[in-house]
Amino acid sequence: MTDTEPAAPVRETAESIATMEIRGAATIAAAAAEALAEQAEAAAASGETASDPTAFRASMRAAGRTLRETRPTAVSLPNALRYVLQRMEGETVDELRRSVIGASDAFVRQLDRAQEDLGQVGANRLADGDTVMTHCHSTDALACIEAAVDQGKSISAVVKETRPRQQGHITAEQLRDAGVPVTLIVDSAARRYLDEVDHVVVGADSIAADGGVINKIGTSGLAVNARERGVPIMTAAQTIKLHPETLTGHTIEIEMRDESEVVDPEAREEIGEIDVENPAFDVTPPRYMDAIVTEHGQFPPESIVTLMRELFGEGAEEPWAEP
Ligand SMILES: O=C(COP(=O)(O)O)[C@H](O)[C@H](O)COP(=O)(O)O
Repeated sequence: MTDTEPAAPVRETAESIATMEIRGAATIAAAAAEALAEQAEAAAASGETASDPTAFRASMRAAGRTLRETRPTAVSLPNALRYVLQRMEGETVDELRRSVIGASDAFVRQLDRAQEDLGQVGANRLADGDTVMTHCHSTDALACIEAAVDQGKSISAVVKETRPRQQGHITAEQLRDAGVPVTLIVDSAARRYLDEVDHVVVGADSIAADGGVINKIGTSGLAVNARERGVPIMTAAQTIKLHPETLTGHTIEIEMRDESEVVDPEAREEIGEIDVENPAFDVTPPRYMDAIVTEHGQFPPESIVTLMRELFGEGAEEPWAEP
Protein backbone atom coordinates (compact mmCIF):
# COMPACT_ATOMS: atom_id res chain seq x y z
CA MET A 1 0.00 0.00 0.00
CA THR A 2 1.27 3.49 -0.83
CA ASP A 3 0.15 6.26 1.53
CA THR A 4 -2.71 7.35 -0.69
CA GLU A 5 -3.71 3.91 -1.96
CA PRO A 6 -6.34 2.33 0.28
CA ALA A 7 -5.36 -0.81 2.21
CA ALA A 8 -6.25 -4.27 0.88
CA PRO A 9 -9.47 -4.67 2.96
CA VAL A 10 -10.88 -1.44 1.47
CA ARG A 11 -9.98 -2.48 -2.06
CA GLU A 12 -11.52 -5.91 -1.48
CA THR A 13 -14.72 -4.45 -0.03
CA ALA A 14 -14.97 -1.98 -2.92
CA GLU A 15 -14.55 -4.82 -5.41
CA SER A 16 -17.18 -6.95 -3.62
CA ILE A 17 -19.67 -4.06 -3.64
CA ALA A 18 -19.04 -3.36 -7.35
CA THR A 19 -19.51 -7.03 -8.28
CA MET A 20 -22.52 -7.32 -5.94
CA GLU A 21 -21.11 -10.05 -3.72
CA ILE A 22 -21.96 -7.46 -1.10
CA ARG A 23 -25.32 -5.97 -2.04
CA GLY A 24 -28.48 -4.42 -0.66
CA ALA A 25 -28.34 -0.90 0.71
CA ALA A 26 -28.02 -1.67 4.44
CA THR A 27 -25.43 -4.40 3.92
CA ILE A 28 -23.37 -2.12 1.66
CA ALA A 29 -23.48 0.61 4.32
CA ALA A 30 -22.27 -1.72 7.08
CA ALA A 31 -19.48 -3.10 4.87
CA ALA A 32 -18.31 0.42 3.96
CA ALA A 33 -18.20 1.52 7.61
CA GLU A 34 -16.28 -1.64 8.56
CA ALA A 35 -13.83 -1.11 5.69
CA LEU A 36 -13.06 2.39 7.01
CA ALA A 37 -12.28 0.89 10.42
CA GLU A 38 -9.93 -1.60 8.74
CA GLN A 39 -8.30 1.24 6.83
CA ALA A 40 -7.74 3.09 10.11
CA GLU A 41 -6.04 0.02 11.62
CA ALA A 42 -3.85 -0.50 8.56
CA ALA A 43 -2.92 3.19 8.19
CA ALA A 44 -2.00 3.49 11.88
CA ALA A 45 0.31 0.47 11.58
CA SER A 46 2.63 1.32 8.71
CA GLY A 47 4.29 3.91 6.53
CA GLU A 48 4.00 7.69 6.76
CA THR A 49 0.36 7.43 7.85
CA ALA A 50 1.47 5.74 11.11
CA SER A 51 3.30 8.85 12.31
CA ASP A 52 1.72 11.76 10.41
CA PRO A 53 -1.88 12.71 11.30
CA THR A 54 -2.27 14.68 8.04
CA ALA A 55 -1.21 11.67 5.96
CA PHE A 56 -3.51 9.46 8.06
CA ARG A 57 -6.49 11.74 7.37
CA ALA A 58 -5.63 11.82 3.65
CA SER A 59 -5.53 8.02 3.52
CA MET A 60 -8.98 7.84 5.19
CA ARG A 61 -10.41 10.28 2.64
CA ALA A 62 -8.87 8.25 -0.22
CA ALA A 63 -10.46 5.08 1.19
CA GLY A 64 -13.79 6.93 1.33
CA ARG A 65 -13.47 7.91 -2.34
CA THR A 66 -12.63 4.35 -3.40
CA LEU A 67 -15.71 3.02 -1.59
CA ARG A 68 -17.92 5.88 -2.85
CA GLU A 69 -17.12 5.10 -6.49
CA THR A 70 -18.46 1.53 -6.42
CA ARG A 71 -22.23 1.93 -6.85
CA PRO A 72 -24.01 5.23 -7.41
CA THR A 73 -27.66 4.74 -6.37
CA ALA A 74 -27.86 3.52 -2.75
CA VAL A 75 -27.38 6.60 -0.56
CA SER A 76 -26.69 4.43 2.47
CA LEU A 77 -23.10 4.15 1.15
CA PRO A 78 -22.22 7.89 1.21
CA ASN A 79 -24.31 8.28 4.38
CA ALA A 80 -22.15 5.60 6.07
CA LEU A 81 -18.92 7.26 4.89
CA ARG A 82 -20.23 10.63 6.06
CA TYR A 83 -21.14 9.27 9.50
CA VAL A 84 -17.70 7.77 10.10
CA LEU A 85 -15.48 10.42 8.48
CA GLN A 86 -17.29 13.34 10.15
CA ARG A 87 -16.47 11.76 13.52
CA MET A 88 -12.77 11.34 12.74
CA GLU A 89 -11.05 13.60 15.28
CA GLY A 90 -7.89 13.92 17.32
CA GLU A 91 -4.39 15.38 17.28
CA THR A 92 -2.46 12.11 17.07
CA VAL A 93 -2.73 9.13 14.75
CA ASP A 94 -3.79 6.97 17.67
CA GLU A 95 -6.64 9.35 18.59
CA LEU A 96 -7.73 9.52 14.95
CA ARG A 97 -7.63 5.73 14.65
CA ARG A 98 -9.71 5.27 17.78
CA SER A 99 -12.31 7.84 16.68
CA VAL A 100 -12.77 6.09 13.31
CA ILE A 101 -13.12 2.65 14.87
CA GLY A 102 -15.55 3.97 17.50
CA ALA A 103 -17.69 5.70 14.84
CA SER A 104 -17.69 2.62 12.62
CA ASP A 105 -18.82 0.39 15.51
CA ALA A 106 -21.51 2.88 16.54
CA PHE A 107 -22.78 3.12 12.96
CA VAL A 108 -23.13 -0.65 12.57
CA ARG A 109 -24.86 -0.93 15.97
CA GLN A 110 -27.29 1.84 14.95
CA LEU A 111 -28.05 0.05 11.68
CA ASP A 112 -28.99 -3.12 13.52
CA ARG A 113 -31.13 -1.27 16.06
CA ALA A 114 -32.87 0.79 13.34
CA GLN A 115 -33.73 -2.34 11.42
CA GLU A 116 -35.16 -3.97 14.51
CA ASP A 117 -37.23 -0.89 15.35
CA LEU A 118 -38.61 -0.41 11.86
CA GLY A 119 -39.42 -4.11 11.74
CA GLN A 120 -41.84 -3.61 14.64
CA VAL A 121 -43.51 -0.67 12.89
CA GLY A 122 -43.87 -2.57 9.63
CA ALA A 123 -45.13 -5.66 11.44
CA ASN A 124 -47.91 -3.62 13.03
CA ARG A 125 -49.25 -2.92 9.53
CA LEU A 126 -49.60 -6.64 8.84
CA ALA A 127 -52.51 -8.72 10.14
CA ASP A 128 -52.69 -12.36 11.15
CA GLY A 129 -53.37 -14.42 8.02
CA ASP A 130 -51.97 -11.83 5.56
CA THR A 131 -50.19 -12.73 2.36
CA VAL A 132 -47.42 -10.32 1.37
CA MET A 133 -45.74 -9.83 -1.99
CA THR A 134 -42.04 -8.93 -2.11
CA HIS A 135 -39.66 -7.64 -4.76
CA CYS A 136 -35.87 -8.15 -4.79
CA HIS A 137 -34.15 -8.83 -1.45
CA SER A 138 -34.38 -6.19 1.24
CA THR A 139 -33.25 -6.83 4.81
CA ASP A 140 -35.46 -3.92 5.97
CA ALA A 141 -38.54 -5.43 4.27
CA LEU A 142 -37.72 -8.87 5.67
CA ALA A 143 -37.38 -7.37 9.16
CA CYS A 144 -41.06 -6.32 8.98
CA ILE A 145 -42.29 -9.72 7.87
CA GLU A 146 -40.10 -11.58 10.39
CA ALA A 147 -41.25 -9.28 13.21
CA ALA A 148 -44.88 -10.00 12.28
CA VAL A 149 -44.14 -13.73 12.51
CA ASP A 150 -42.46 -13.14 15.89
CA GLN A 151 -45.61 -11.34 17.02
CA GLY A 152 -47.39 -14.66 16.43
CA LYS A 153 -49.03 -13.69 13.15
CA SER A 154 -49.39 -16.26 10.43
CA ILE A 155 -47.97 -14.72 7.23
CA SER A 156 -47.44 -16.21 3.78
CA ALA A 157 -45.53 -14.69 0.88
CA VAL A 158 -45.58 -14.38 -2.89
CA VAL A 159 -42.00 -13.64 -3.89
CA LYS A 160 -41.06 -12.11 -7.25
CA GLU A 161 -37.88 -13.65 -8.63
CA THR A 162 -36.54 -10.19 -9.69
CA ARG A 163 -34.72 -10.36 -12.98
CA PRO A 164 -31.97 -10.10 -13.98
CA ARG A 165 -30.08 -11.24 -10.85
CA GLN A 166 -32.89 -13.08 -9.10
CA GLN A 167 -32.38 -11.66 -5.64
CA GLY A 168 -35.95 -12.91 -5.01
CA HIS A 169 -34.43 -16.37 -4.49
CA ILE A 170 -32.54 -15.05 -1.45
CA THR A 171 -35.79 -13.59 -0.09
CA ALA A 172 -37.60 -16.88 -0.70
CA GLU A 173 -34.96 -18.86 1.20
CA GLN A 174 -34.88 -16.45 4.14
CA LEU A 175 -38.67 -16.39 4.44
CA ARG A 176 -38.79 -20.18 4.22
CA ASP A 177 -36.23 -20.35 7.04
CA ALA A 178 -38.44 -17.99 9.08
CA GLY A 179 -41.32 -20.46 8.69
CA VAL A 180 -43.23 -18.41 6.08
CA PRO A 181 -44.88 -20.43 3.28
CA VAL A 182 -43.49 -19.02 0.01
CA THR A 183 -44.70 -19.04 -3.58
CA LEU A 184 -42.01 -17.94 -6.03
CA ILE A 185 -43.23 -16.30 -9.26
CA VAL A 186 -41.67 -14.69 -12.33
CA ASP A 187 -41.87 -10.91 -12.35
CA SER A 188 -44.42 -10.74 -15.13
CA ALA A 189 -46.89 -12.83 -13.06
CA ALA A 190 -47.09 -10.20 -10.33
CA ARG A 191 -50.35 -8.55 -11.39
CA ARG A 192 -52.12 -11.88 -11.60
CA TYR A 193 -51.11 -12.73 -8.02
CA LEU A 194 -51.93 -9.32 -6.57
CA ASP A 195 -55.56 -10.42 -6.17
CA GLU A 196 -54.35 -12.99 -3.62
CA VAL A 197 -52.16 -10.54 -1.74
CA ASP A 198 -52.97 -8.25 1.23
CA HIS A 199 -49.80 -6.16 1.28
CA VAL A 200 -46.78 -5.41 -0.89
CA VAL A 201 -43.58 -4.86 1.09
CA VAL A 202 -40.44 -3.51 -0.59
CA GLY A 203 -37.18 -1.90 0.51
CA ALA A 204 -35.39 1.19 -0.75
CA ASP A 205 -31.93 2.17 -1.93
CA SER A 206 -32.69 5.86 -1.60
CA ILE A 207 -35.62 8.06 -0.71
CA ALA A 208 -35.85 11.48 -2.33
CA ALA A 209 -37.04 14.67 -0.61
CA ASP A 210 -40.32 14.55 -2.56
CA GLY A 211 -41.01 11.05 -1.18
CA GLY A 212 -40.00 9.23 -4.38
CA VAL A 213 -38.73 5.73 -3.59
CA ILE A 214 -35.70 4.46 -5.49
CA ASN A 215 -35.54 0.69 -5.37
CA LYS A 216 -34.78 -2.34 -7.55
CA ILE A 217 -36.01 -2.02 -11.15
CA GLY A 218 -39.61 -3.18 -11.33
CA THR A 219 -40.71 -1.63 -8.04
CA SER A 220 -42.54 1.25 -9.73
CA GLY A 221 -44.50 -1.04 -12.05
CA LEU A 222 -45.42 -3.21 -9.09
CA ALA A 223 -46.58 -0.15 -7.14
CA VAL A 224 -48.78 1.08 -10.00
CA ASN A 225 -50.32 -2.38 -10.34
CA ALA A 226 -50.84 -2.66 -6.58
CA ARG A 227 -52.67 0.68 -6.55
CA GLU A 228 -54.83 -0.43 -9.47
CA ARG A 229 -55.73 -3.67 -7.62
CA GLY A 230 -56.28 -1.80 -4.33
CA VAL A 231 -53.42 -3.56 -2.51
CA PRO A 232 -51.50 -1.38 -0.01
CA ILE A 233 -47.75 -1.07 -0.58
CA MET A 234 -45.16 0.01 1.96
CA THR A 235 -41.46 0.75 1.71
CA ALA A 236 -39.36 -0.40 4.67
CA ALA A 237 -36.39 1.94 4.84
CA GLN A 238 -34.26 2.97 7.75
CA THR A 239 -33.29 6.63 7.70
CA ILE A 240 -29.81 6.05 6.22
CA LYS A 241 -31.81 5.59 2.98
CA LEU A 242 -32.84 9.27 3.05
CA HIS A 243 -30.92 11.12 0.34
CA PRO A 244 -29.85 14.50 1.77
CA GLU A 245 -28.63 15.90 -1.56
CA THR A 246 -32.18 15.82 -2.93
CA LEU A 247 -33.04 18.54 -0.40
CA THR A 248 -31.08 20.93 -2.60
CA GLY A 249 -32.52 19.78 -5.90
CA HIS A 250 -30.01 17.09 -6.91
CA THR A 251 -31.36 14.05 -8.69
CA ILE A 252 -30.36 10.48 -7.86
CA GLU A 253 -28.26 8.65 -10.41
CA ILE A 254 -29.78 5.36 -11.55
CA GLU A 255 -27.06 2.75 -11.96
CA MET A 256 -26.83 1.17 -15.42
CA ARG A 257 -25.23 -2.28 -15.14
CA ASP A 258 -23.58 -4.52 -17.69
CA GLU A 259 -25.70 -6.09 -20.43
CA SER A 260 -24.18 -9.50 -19.63
CA GLU A 261 -26.51 -9.64 -16.59
CA VAL A 262 -29.46 -9.62 -19.01
CA VAL A 263 -28.20 -11.70 -21.96
CA ASP A 264 -25.37 -14.20 -21.74
CA PRO A 265 -22.48 -13.57 -24.15
CA GLU A 266 -23.38 -16.51 -26.42
CA ALA A 267 -26.98 -15.39 -26.85
CA ARG A 268 -25.71 -11.85 -27.31
CA GLU A 269 -23.60 -13.02 -30.28
CA GLU A 270 -26.67 -14.57 -31.86
CA ILE A 271 -28.92 -11.58 -31.29
CA GLY A 272 -26.40 -9.31 -32.96
CA GLU A 273 -26.91 -5.61 -33.56
CA ILE A 274 -29.41 -4.51 -30.94
CA ASP A 275 -29.12 -2.35 -27.84
CA VAL A 276 -29.44 -4.05 -24.47
CA GLU A 277 -29.95 -1.82 -21.43
CA ASN A 278 -29.86 -2.85 -17.79
CA PRO A 279 -31.01 -0.14 -15.37
CA ALA A 280 -30.68 -1.51 -11.83
CA PHE A 281 -33.25 0.74 -10.13
CA ASP A 282 -36.32 2.85 -10.77
CA VAL A 283 -38.27 5.62 -9.05
CA THR A 284 -41.72 5.06 -7.59
CA PRO A 285 -43.55 8.39 -7.39
CA PRO A 286 -44.86 9.14 -3.89
CA ARG A 287 -48.50 8.96 -5.00
CA TYR A 288 -48.15 5.21 -5.58
CA MET A 289 -46.64 4.43 -2.17
CA ASP A 290 -48.87 4.15 0.91
CA ALA A 291 -46.25 4.45 3.62
CA ILE A 292 -42.54 4.70 4.29
CA VAL A 293 -41.73 2.69 7.40
CA THR A 294 -38.64 3.85 9.31
CA GLU A 295 -37.17 3.36 12.78
CA HIS A 296 -38.90 6.65 13.70
CA GLY A 297 -42.34 5.36 12.75
CA GLN A 298 -44.30 5.35 9.52
CA PHE A 299 -44.69 8.37 7.24
CA PRO A 300 -46.78 9.25 4.23
CA PRO A 301 -44.12 9.64 1.48
CA GLU A 302 -44.89 13.34 0.98
CA SER A 303 -43.99 14.15 4.60
CA ILE A 304 -40.63 12.36 4.66
CA VAL A 305 -38.92 15.65 3.84
CA THR A 306 -39.56 16.84 7.41
CA LEU A 307 -37.65 13.90 8.85
CA MET A 308 -34.90 14.36 6.28
CA ARG A 309 -34.38 18.02 7.31
CA GLU A 310 -34.39 17.08 10.98
CA LEU A 311 -31.72 14.39 10.50
CA PHE A 312 -29.53 15.89 7.79
CA GLY A 313 -30.06 19.67 7.94
CA GLU A 314 -30.05 21.41 4.61
CA GLY A 315 -27.47 19.46 2.71
CA ALA A 316 -24.74 16.93 2.45
CA GLU A 317 -21.06 17.31 3.18
CA GLU A 318 -18.49 15.21 1.36
CA PRO A 319 -15.84 14.55 4.01
CA TRP A 320 -14.04 12.14 1.65
CA ALA A 321 -13.26 14.95 -0.86
CA GLU A 322 -9.70 16.36 -1.21
CA PRO A 323 -9.53 19.55 0.89
O1 LIG B 1 -32.97 -2.87 -4.36
C1 LIG B 1 -32.44 -3.54 -3.49
C2 LIG B 1 -31.15 -4.26 -3.68
O2 LIG B 1 -30.56 -3.98 -4.92
P1 LIG B 1 -29.16 -4.68 -5.30
O3 LIG B 1 -29.35 -6.15 -5.22
O4 LIG B 1 -28.88 -4.18 -6.69
O5 LIG B 1 -28.13 -4.17 -4.31
C3 LIG B 1 -33.02 -3.57 -2.10
O6 LIG B 1 -34.42 -3.54 -2.12
C4 LIG B 1 -32.53 -2.31 -1.34
O7 LIG B 1 -31.14 -2.18 -1.46
C5 LIG B 1 -32.88 -2.39 0.14
O8 LIG B 1 -32.17 -3.44 0.76
P2 LIG B 1 -31.91 -3.42 2.36
O9 LIG B 1 -33.27 -3.28 2.97
O10 LIG B 1 -31.26 -4.72 2.67
O11 LIG B 1 -31.08 -2.22 2.66
